[in-house]
Amino acid sequence: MGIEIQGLSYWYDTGVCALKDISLTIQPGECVALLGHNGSGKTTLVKHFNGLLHPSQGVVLINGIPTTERRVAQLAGVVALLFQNPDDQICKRTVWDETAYGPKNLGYANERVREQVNASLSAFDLLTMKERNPHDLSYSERKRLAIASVLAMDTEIVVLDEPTAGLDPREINLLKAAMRQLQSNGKSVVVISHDMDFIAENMLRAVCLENGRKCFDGGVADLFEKHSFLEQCGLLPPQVVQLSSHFNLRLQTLTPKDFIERLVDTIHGHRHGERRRQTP
Ligand SMILES: Nc1ncnc2c1ncn2[C@@H]1O[C@H](COP(=O)(O)OP(=O)(O)OP(=O)(O)O)[C@@H](O)[C@H]1O
Repeated sequence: MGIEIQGLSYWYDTGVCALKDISLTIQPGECVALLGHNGSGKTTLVKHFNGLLHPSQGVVLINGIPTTERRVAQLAGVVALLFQNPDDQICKRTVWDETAYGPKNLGYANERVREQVNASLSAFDLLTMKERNPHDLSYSERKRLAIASVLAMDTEIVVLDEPTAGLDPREINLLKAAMRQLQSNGKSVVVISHDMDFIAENMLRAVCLENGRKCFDGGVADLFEKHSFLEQCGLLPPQVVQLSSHFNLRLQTLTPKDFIERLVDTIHGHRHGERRRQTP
């Protein structure tokens, strides 16, 4: 169950081979970062999850059923996909209608639509804008609206393509809270991002693509230790990892909070050691 990909290759009509022999399983409830250079095939891969693209070779199974055997409308009830650019997604005339569009299309009862829309808009601080036209909003407000609309669909699988792009730190914190909620509700979440600080704080597993091939599948902490491999994939480790390595501190931390705690422990440890050495 979840997402199972077996030997997936994909050629665009132009002849570009965007995915090469990818096999991958994402269990229900798992959160996975999908990383790689621009043009490495990340968006092409996730468009296979909701049937926007079908494999040229291989198979993509969602909850055990090949995507080729389901209509896009059926898959939309299981997999919700946030596009990189909110303007590729937004089509309604009010913030409320935009957020209600997905849940209504999925046939949810009015009460459930109202609850989902209310919860999603408040999570992204958009409730006071519910009557506004999305096209009058700022870019970051439209981005938050696009994310809120995807989450309002309450699907088992959520795919977010560059969710932090264009958001300020306060808005990223709203997204982090929403990610925690998704995780505690047992959703599978796939996040495409170049924001390694966000990945370090929110994801445990990472899959990297290079030229359409899978080149890494493992723990985020392991990935961030491979500095030259990351560089090869066009990525930099999170700032705390860079800082640790710059000072040659083997703190193995991924978040600022852990970094400070371990740094304080390390300094205390050193002081203890020195005091012991000084005591005859
Ligand atoms: N509609 C299309 N027609 C032809 N080629 C395409 C199309 N969309 C993407 N490609 C090509 O397929 C390859 C993979 O592109 P894709 O957008 O999946 O990569 P990506 O890793 O998501 O990149 P980015 O990080 O820039 O979004 C690239 O070579 C790209 O130019």
